[in-house]
Order: sequence, then structure tokens, then C-alpha cells
Amino acid sequence: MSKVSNIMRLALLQLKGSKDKTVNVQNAVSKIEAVVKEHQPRLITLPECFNAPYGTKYFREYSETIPDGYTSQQLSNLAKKHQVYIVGGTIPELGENDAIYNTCTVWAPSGDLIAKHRKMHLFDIDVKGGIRFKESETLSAGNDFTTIDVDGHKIGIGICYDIRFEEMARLYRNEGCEMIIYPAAFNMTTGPLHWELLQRSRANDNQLFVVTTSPARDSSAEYVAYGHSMIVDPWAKIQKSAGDGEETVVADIDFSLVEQVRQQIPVFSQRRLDLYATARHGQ
Ligand SMILES: NC(=O)CC(=O)C(=O)O
Repeated sequence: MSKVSNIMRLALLQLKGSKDKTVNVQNAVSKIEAVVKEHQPRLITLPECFNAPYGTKYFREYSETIPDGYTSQQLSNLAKKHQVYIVGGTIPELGENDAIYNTCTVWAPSGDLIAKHRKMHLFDIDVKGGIRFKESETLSAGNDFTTIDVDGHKIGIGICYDIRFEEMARLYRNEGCEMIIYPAAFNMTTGPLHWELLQRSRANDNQLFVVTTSPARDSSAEYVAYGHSMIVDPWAKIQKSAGDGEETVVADIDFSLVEQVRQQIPVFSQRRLDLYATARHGQ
């Protein structure tokens, strides 16, 4: 598809979560209605696990089939009603063979589901004195890369821990992506250290926009999300960032920056692929 415009208005909804799925989804609905009314964004993003508490013991109980489940239907209706793209954060998905996935759905202005990304890299870590989390206790990993086209701009989708894997971002860049969107929920151990660093690294390495949308921080929750939803531009500059509470971030993305950076610092045509392929050190 040819590019309709180089400017795209984005809205990132950093939402409060709770144990009540209907409350969580209706909160997303009302925040979407509000931002559409006030700012008319073209694309709206939601946080990781926005309809459920983020925890392995909750994923099955809150899981839904896609696209006929309750949450999917709400997002589909809103996308159609307001003629917007919605990158619907993530929800626990009940998939084939009873498997559960951490899944991002993407809705077009027609109300159609145009993509479904299942988290590829499961969040299994054990940081002594910090945080232990093992998504693989209850989740299965997705096996597919996901890109979407919005008005001629190719956008890659990843989920939270996926951002730590440079290979995935590189693959999206090689496929022509100008932006990667990661619904994400970093925590109070890894967030302060790595959240901004990883986003600026992926943006800098691949000369594209990186967008993350986190749940708002709730210090009384079992899993405390870091917040700070963010847009990083292809120069690796933070264009906009939220605080840690419930907040909506609106920004106009100028996709011409992508070409500007790639022309001025042409690292992709300067790579020594001839040498890397035969290098003896590491993988
Ligand atoms: N929650 C995640 O998937 C990832 C995360 O918090 C981290 O990488 O740190």
C-alpha cells in the first residue's frame, strides 16, 4: 500500500488494572472513547495483559478465544465505530489444544482482526532478591512474527520480553518496518534498569520508532508494573513518555525521520556481512 501521509497520530493508553475483567475492559472502552473524542488518533495502543491480573495463576481463568471472546468483540466494535486501528495490548488467549497464549490482537477500522501476535519469548527469569516469574508454567510460546500495514507504514508487533531479543527487531527492520509496537509490563526490578535502555537500543540499532504501552503502576498488586509507556524515535530520542499512573499519551509520529536517519547514518549498507558470516567467535 502506498503511504497516505508521513504523519500518524498515536494514542497510548496506560491503564489501571484490577481483578475484575469487565471493569478492566470497560475502563479501556471509556478511555478509547475519550481519546477519540478529544484527539482523533489514527492508532491506539493498550497495555500488556490489560483485561486480567498479570500472573501465571490467572492466565487460564481469564483466557478467552479470539476473535469471538468478550474482549475481542469490544475492541472490534470500537475500532469500527471510531474508524481507528487498535493494537489491543495483550490478553490471555485460549488457543487450540487447550493451550494458553499471551496474545496481542490488532483491529482495523473495518472492525476486522488483521493480526494476532502470540508472545514468542516467554518471560522466565529468576533475579535473586528481585523477581522470579515463569510464564512457561502456564503459557505456550507463539511461533510467528507479525507485521501490519497502517496507511502504507509497516509496523512490527512484539510483546514485552520480546523486546530483549535484538534478532526479532532486526528481522522486522529487514522486512521494512518503520516502527515496532510492544505492549509490555516491565516490573520494579527490571524497569528502572532496562525499560528505557532496551527501547532506545532497539530504536537505535534498527533506525525505527519503538512504542511501548504499559499498565499503570499499582503498588498493591502482586505484580507491580513499571509504567512509563514511551515513544522513542529513530534517532533513539524519547519523543514522549508517561509517568507511572493512569495516563494517556498522544503524539504525532513523523515517519520521514526513519528515512532521514537511515540516509544520514547508513549502517545497514555498511555492515560487513561477508565477515560476520564466517566469524569464529560466538553465534
Ligand atoms: N514482563 C515481561 O515480559 C518482561 C519483563 O518484565 C522484563 O523483560 O524485564
